[in-house]
Amino acid sequence: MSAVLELAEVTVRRGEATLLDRVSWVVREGERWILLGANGAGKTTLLQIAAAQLHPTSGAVGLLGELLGTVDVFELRPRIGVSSAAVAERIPRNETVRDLVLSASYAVLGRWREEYDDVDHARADALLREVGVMKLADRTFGTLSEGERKRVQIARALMTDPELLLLDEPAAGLDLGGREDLVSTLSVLAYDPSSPATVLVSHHVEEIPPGFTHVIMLRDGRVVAEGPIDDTLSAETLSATFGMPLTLDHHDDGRYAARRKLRRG
Ligand SMILES: Nc1ncnc2c1ncn2[C@@H]1O[C@H](COP(=O)(O)OP(=O)(O)OP(=O)(O)O)[C@@H](O)[C@H]1O
Repeated sequence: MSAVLELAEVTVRRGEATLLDRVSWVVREGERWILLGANGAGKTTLLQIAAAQLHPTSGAVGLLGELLGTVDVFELRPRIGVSSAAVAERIPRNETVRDLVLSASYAVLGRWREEYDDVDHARADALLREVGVMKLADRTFGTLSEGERKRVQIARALMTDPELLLLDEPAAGLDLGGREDLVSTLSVLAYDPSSPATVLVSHHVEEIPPGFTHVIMLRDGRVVAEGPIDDTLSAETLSATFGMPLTLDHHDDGRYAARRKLRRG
């Protein structure tokens, strides 16, 4: 499988602060990655690099077969689907859900289109169905619950048929039911072979959808561990990532759970 994203010794500095420290990472077609780390570990910074929104201070970034810095990022960005709080803030509250998903393709084409083709409508409806919000198609974005908004954002990010899908904390702010529903939806996407290579940022192993294949774990801008999830995610690597002794359970249904290790005696 060819590489969709390739970082070699990527460092990002802002003044005295080192946000990312010599990060090397390869994401290939068909892979579904979890990017795990505590608050301030550098996850959003790493995702911004993957989205061609940030250039590293040093190191090299290969993205969709191009070398960042030698290519027009405005040509690269439409090939990357992003769902994040920053993107959500720019979504107009008074637009209908169907129009929001449809207009993702319009924004990418960068030209005025008052009419969409039947194929665009069919794709938007298929995506709304896939993420479980077809019944909300005629509602305005502003009237949706937080969980419903997250699903619509994912459908919108997928509308342009991206080669890389980046999801920054999609479960943040959801209640238990909302989180569980979203994890199921992301698991369906993960198992769908037509889904793009995906990177999902999270603080919580409980949010890892079954079907995700790889994990990269960050602490203070450095990679603690990275690789296939079954070989990489362990109580040891998780404890090192979050800086406290943790236990990790891997359940039969593919879900994970972690908690602080209690001292005995
Ligand atoms: N312009 C800047 N100057 C100095 N430090 C910065 C700057 N931007 C971000 N940082 C710091 O870099 C670190 C990494 O930030 P980043 O947003 O990537 O972390 P994160 O893992 O996404 O955190 P969270 O889980 O809280 O969203 C943080 O400590 C942040 O305060």
